[in-house]
Amino acid sequence: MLSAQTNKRIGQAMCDYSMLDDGDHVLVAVSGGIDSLVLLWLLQYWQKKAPVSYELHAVHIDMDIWSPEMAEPSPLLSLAQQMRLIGLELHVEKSLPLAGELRSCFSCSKLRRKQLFDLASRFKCNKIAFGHHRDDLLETLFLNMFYSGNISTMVPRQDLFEGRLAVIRPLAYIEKQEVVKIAEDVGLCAVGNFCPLAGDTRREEIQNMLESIYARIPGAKASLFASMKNVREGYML
Ligand SMILES: Nc1ncnc2c1ncn2[C@@H]1O[C@H](COP(=O)(O)OP(=O)(O)OP(=O)(O)O)[C@@H](O)[C@H]1O
Repeated sequence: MLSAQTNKRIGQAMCDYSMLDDGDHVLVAVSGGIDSLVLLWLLQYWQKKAPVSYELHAVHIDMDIWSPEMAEPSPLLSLAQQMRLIGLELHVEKSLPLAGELRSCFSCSKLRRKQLFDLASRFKCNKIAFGHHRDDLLETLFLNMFYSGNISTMVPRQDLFEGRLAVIRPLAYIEKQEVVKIAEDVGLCAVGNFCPLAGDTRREEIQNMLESIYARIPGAKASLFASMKNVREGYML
C-alpha cells in the first residue's frame, strides 16, 4: 500500500522534525480532501508499527456550505463513509461565524485554524497534524515571493504557545502524486468541496507555472525543494 520510497520519505520527515513522541495526543485536521484523509490513514497505519505510542483525534470543521438542494450527497455523509474505511471516529464541529468579515479563503482558513487550536486545547492534544505535502510547500514559497515579497513557506513542524502545541505536517516530504497513489491503493476518495470560492486562482497560477518548469527542467522540483533547506544568508541582500 505504501511504496518503500514513500514510506522512507515520510519516515525521514517525521525523524528530521521529531514529529511524534511517546504519549502524544494528535489532533488530525480532516477537511475531507484527499490529502488529510491520507494523512489520517497514514498516522493510523504508523500507529501499529511506530516505536512510540500516540493517540489520534480526527476533527472536521463543518463549513456549513452544503444544502439539500445541491445535486450531490452531503459531504458529511461521504466523510462518514471514508471514516468507516479508515476505521476511526470523527469529531465534527460547526464552523464559527465569520463576524462581520467577508467570506474569503484567507478569512475562512484563519478562523478555522483558530478553531482547531481551541479544539486541540479542549481535547488536550499537544500536536495538530495538517495534510500539506511537498507541492503545497513549494507553491507557498512562490506565492509568498510573488505576492508578499518574502521568502518563506509552511514548515514541517512549528512550535506554538511556548511549546504547548506543535503543528506538524507529516506529508511534507512527499508529493501530491504519492498522496494520490496511497489514496488509490487504500481506496480513499475525496469528499466534494462545495465552497463557491474553491479554486485559489493565485495558487492555481503558481501550480501551472511550476508544472511547466518541472516539465522542461529535469530535477527542478527536487532542486527547488532542496534549496529551501540550503539558504545562503551571506549571499542574500
Ligand atoms: N474543514 C476543515 N476541517 C478540518 N481540517 C481542515 C479543514 N479544511 C482544511 N483543513 C486542514 O488544513 C489542511 C489544508 O487545507 P486546504 O484548504 O488546503 O485543504 P484541501 O485542499 O481542501 O484538503 P486536503 O488538504 O485535505 O486535500 C488540510 O489538509 C487539513 O489538514
